[in-house]
Amino acid sequence: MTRPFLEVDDLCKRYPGRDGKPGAPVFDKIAFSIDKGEFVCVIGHSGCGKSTILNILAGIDEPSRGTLIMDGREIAGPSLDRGVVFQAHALLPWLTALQNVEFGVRSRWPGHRREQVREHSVRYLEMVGLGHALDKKPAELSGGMKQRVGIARAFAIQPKMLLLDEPFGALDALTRGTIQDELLDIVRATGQTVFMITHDVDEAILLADRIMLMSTGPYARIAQMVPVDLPRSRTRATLHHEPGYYDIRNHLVDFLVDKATKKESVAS
Ligand SMILES: Nc1ncnc2c1ncn2[C@@H]1O[C@H](COP(=O)(O)OP(=O)(O)OP(=O)(O)O)[C@@H](O)[C@H]1O
Repeated sequence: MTRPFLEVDDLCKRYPGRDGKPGAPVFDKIAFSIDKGEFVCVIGHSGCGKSTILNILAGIDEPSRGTLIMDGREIAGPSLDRGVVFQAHALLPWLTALQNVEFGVRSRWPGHRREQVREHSVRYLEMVGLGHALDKKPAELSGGMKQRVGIARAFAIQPKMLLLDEPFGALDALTRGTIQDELLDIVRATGQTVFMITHDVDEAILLADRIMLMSTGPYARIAQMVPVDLPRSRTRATLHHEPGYYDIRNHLVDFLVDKATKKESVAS
């Protein structure tokens, strides 16, 4: 039997309490797997530990207990195998859009010639519609454009897994929709494996193959894994016409307004 691409088992995180002793676990007994090429979204109330799980997957935080295996190897520290995009862009302000992407590409392939690095970086910036803004610095870009540069940089290093922490959270609805479409196009074209946090149920239904619902913390758990069995060809424009869309949407909203906070309803 082939093993899943990502396997997370028995994950627990405690932060120190006020007295310096370990506090109650934010989440406990978190176990899930992701197949190669799968898009998984995680939804749960504020504070249940979504970002902490993503940071542990990124290798920039450590679990208090548990194992994480990606592509047969234990996750231990950050790696260019995992590309991360946060809600607030993390671009280097003194570099242009192109130089920000080139920076990542050079780290990934130190042996590449200058021209190769440039061509590769330009291609990814063009994919997110920024071919015209290569030489602009972050301060000259809108919020949506900055997030696009971050997405281009993450995709350009061709990571084995992409980790997205509410990447569109700070954007207006129109820009958000456009970038969702761009992300969907690139993910479909590249078969990228993605783990993404969102608070937006429609965004999750549009993008995800499965949606991981978390109960509230402390002691947050994975309450349900909801498969999104709608055609992968779905788009923002067609989503609400898909049979089954409202069933999934109602299920997610009911969970968030009710079950997420009820410990006894949470499956182990
Ligand atoms: N460095 C830290 N030290 C102590 N507690 C922390 C630390 N980082 C996070 N926490 C706590 O862990 C819990 C989970 O935080 P986390 O940011 O992972 O939640 P989240 O589900 O991503 O929330 P949100 O949806 O609001 O972003 C919160 O109660 C938070 O206060």
